[in-house]
Amino acid sequence: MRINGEITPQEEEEKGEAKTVRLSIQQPRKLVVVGYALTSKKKKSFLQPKLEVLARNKGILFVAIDLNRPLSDQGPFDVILHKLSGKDWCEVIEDYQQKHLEAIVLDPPDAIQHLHNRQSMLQDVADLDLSDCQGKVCVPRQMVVNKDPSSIPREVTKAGLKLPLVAKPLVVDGTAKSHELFLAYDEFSLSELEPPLVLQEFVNHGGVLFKIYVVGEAIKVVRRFSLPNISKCELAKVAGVFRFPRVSSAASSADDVDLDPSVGELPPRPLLERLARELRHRLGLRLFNIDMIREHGTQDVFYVIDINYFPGYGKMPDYEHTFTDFLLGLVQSKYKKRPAK
Ligand SMILES: Nc1ncnc2c1ncn2[C@@H]1O[C@H](COP(=O)(O)OP(=O)(O)OP(=O)(O)O)[C@@H](O)[C@H]1O
Ligand SMILES: O=P(O)(O)O[C@H]1[C@H](OP(=O)(O)O)[C@@H](OP(=O)(O)O)[C@@H](O)[C@@H](O)[C@@H]1OP(=O)(O)O
Ligand SMILES: [Mg+2]
Ligand SMILES: [Mg+2]
Repeated sequence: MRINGEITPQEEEEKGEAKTVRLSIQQPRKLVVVGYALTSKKKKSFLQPKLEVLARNKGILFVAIDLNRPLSDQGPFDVILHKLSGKDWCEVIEDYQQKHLEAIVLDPPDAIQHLHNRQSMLQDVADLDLSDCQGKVCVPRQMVVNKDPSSIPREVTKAGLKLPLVAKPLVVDGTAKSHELFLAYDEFSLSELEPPLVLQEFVNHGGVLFKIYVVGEAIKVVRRFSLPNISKCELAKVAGVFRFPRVSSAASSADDVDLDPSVGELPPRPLLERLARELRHRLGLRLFNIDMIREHGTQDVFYVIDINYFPGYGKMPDYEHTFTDFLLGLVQSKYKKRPAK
């Protein structure tokens, strides 16, 4: 049987052309409409042409949500992707979800909120027991300082925290200030800093960090350079608090570098799978990344030091395929769950 537009090999030869034109007959597909509400920075890094083109070919359409118009007047959306903060926005999203039960909101604002605080973000990791997964996952010991910086030296001693410490703003709200971190070599200098803060024990890890990107059930790991080890000798000689820049940004990729295997070897896959699965369920989130380091001198003791909602996926290898497959999978599983009429 000849399908419209198909050319037989014989005809092709006759025409002297090597190109084959095949038009397959496809069922008309329903478009998956994904509404997005992202900052312009995020839109630029995430919604790259390679993602939009592949998505369009797979029947996914990204539509910008107009924040100046009621959300219910827009759409309908199959999926809503968002990374905007503020109480008003949370209410808009929650209200939309209540009125459109069929829409998939990535992710629920109250679950995202959990990652906006550096203490609550690590709580679920601390509760995990992954001892049967070829490794151990811990969180560094830390304490919160809410006010009165003058009490810090006493509180640090009381809590038994070991120096050096990393001082991080307690709240992560997407501002540059919430990523301003300090390394403290002595507890007295910490009084110079502005609470609310988290003081976290620094863990030597050989200067390499693993960034684990989670997109639903998919996981991708990349290596980034990080802070070098701090020796006891250095600690004894140095005093003060020092601000350090964003050491493990995308520009610090360590993926194509010859690393000492004891430092650069990726964490075991079963451990990552379990960690990601547990956190997906416990956090109630599908889009996040985990910053993990290996304690220096060990093979299988890992620390989670940070979890970020909707991170820079544009830097994840092959993200356009992973993300479009994820979106299609979400919509398909929603239809599967629906009772047949
Ligand atoms: N406890 C720790 N021990 C050793 N190094 C640490 C520790 N905490 C942070 N770091 C280093 O500092 C960097 C920044 O810390 P962290 O990831 O917590 O900050 P952030 O501002 O949330 O970063 P991100 O840009 O990933 O959101 C880490 O990537 C790592 O290199
Ligand atoms: O700016 P990038 O693309 O690098 O993405 C970063 C992202 O910024 P963006 O959401 O404004 O894009 C950050 O979010 P906020 O905490 O500041 O909200 C945080 O998630 C970082 O961890 C991401 O870097 P990554 O961990 O992926 O390297
Ligand atoms: Mg981080
Ligand atoms: Mg972070």
